[in-house]
Amino acid sequence: MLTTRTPDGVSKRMVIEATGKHASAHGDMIRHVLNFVEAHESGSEIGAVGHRVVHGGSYFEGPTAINGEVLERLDDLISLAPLHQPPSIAPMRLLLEEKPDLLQVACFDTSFHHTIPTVRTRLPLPATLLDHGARVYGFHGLSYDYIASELEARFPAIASKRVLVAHIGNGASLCALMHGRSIATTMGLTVLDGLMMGTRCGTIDPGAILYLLQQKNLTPAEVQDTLYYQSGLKGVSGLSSDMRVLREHEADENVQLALEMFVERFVQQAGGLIAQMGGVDAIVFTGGIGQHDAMFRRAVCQRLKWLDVQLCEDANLAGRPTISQRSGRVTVLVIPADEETTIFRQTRRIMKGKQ
Ligand SMILES: Nc1ncnc2c1ncn2[C@@H]1O[C@H](COP(=O)(O)OP(=O)(O)O)[C@@H](O)[C@H]1O
Ligand SMILES: CC(=O)OP(=O)(O)O
Ligand SMILES: [Mg+2]
Repeated sequence: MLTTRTPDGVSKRMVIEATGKHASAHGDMIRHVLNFVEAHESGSEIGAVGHRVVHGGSYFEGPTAINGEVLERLDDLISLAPLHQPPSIAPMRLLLEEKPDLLQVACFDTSFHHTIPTVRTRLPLPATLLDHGARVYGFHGLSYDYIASELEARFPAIASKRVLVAHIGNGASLCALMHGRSIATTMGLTVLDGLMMGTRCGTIDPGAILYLLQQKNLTPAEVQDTLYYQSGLKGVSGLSSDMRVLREHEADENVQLALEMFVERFVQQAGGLIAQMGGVDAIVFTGGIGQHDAMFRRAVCQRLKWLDVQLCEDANLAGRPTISQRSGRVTVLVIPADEETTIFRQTRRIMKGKQ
């Protein structure tokens, strides 16, 4: 996210998203974008660059201006977010070297969950093994923060109630919101925990990891690759992690099983979070699958009928903002994910603090 300042003082935002495993490509990409902005936005200057950072660990509870020391701390967290951390650190480091005076802000997915009580964040392992801030953190916080702000702006009667938010994209998690604050979530120390995802396993018996190491003789690096890249929808279907592709092959029995497991695990973990809230008043779907895949929403809502979730089929198929019937007790909403708005707001806050 680049925040550019025009000569008349207006802040503009430009969103850059890159995907892929190779951190160096992300560094190159940001260099190209900066050159482009400087060449084409004459008269305006880049005020700040806001970055999504998945893991802030115990070091960072809120948006933080980046310097060399901050980058070293983020390096420390790579093993806890090997899929996400390197591609976000690479452009920061490159920019810090090439434009040391440019304000860069790290905006963390973990920050939003610092309101979760210790009884849910402590890992049930011996205290002697829990140094370096090993605990449950929770992720997708930039998305949940945006959803909480949208609820307040557009659905104020719901914003203060018990809301289950489902961010279902390549990564997928649930967040229990009470009064707009996170009180529980399904991801943990890492983004592997919780729901079954595109290529990640989600919650599994820890004994399965020992099985991979001891019976299948996988190295720790191979286990990591299996859990992050080869499991979930992709692993079970044997075909793809992409929901659109799976929908085209629903006749395949492995695809069918993968899709059923995706719903099954959602229902199981949604039940846990709803119990932790003591009930639920609204459910919000967001993320690539949550906001686009009507079949997924329908399957989940059917399984949650016992809560008096009543889906309006037409509204669901049309992807309207409200997809529940008025007669049901639980309001069901679809709100497109917009992590960039949270990054923009947080970056602007740090920018203003520095002025
Ligand atoms: N129109 C659609 N119908 C069903 N699934 C979709 C649609 N558009 C995107 N998706 C799915 O959304 C997922 C990607 O979600 P997204 O939130 O973009 O991921 P990321 O976690 O990388 O940000 C993929 O599984 C993709 O197939
Ligand atoms: C936190 C996380 O899993 O992010 P993404 O869904 O973008 O992979
Ligand atoms: Mg996303």
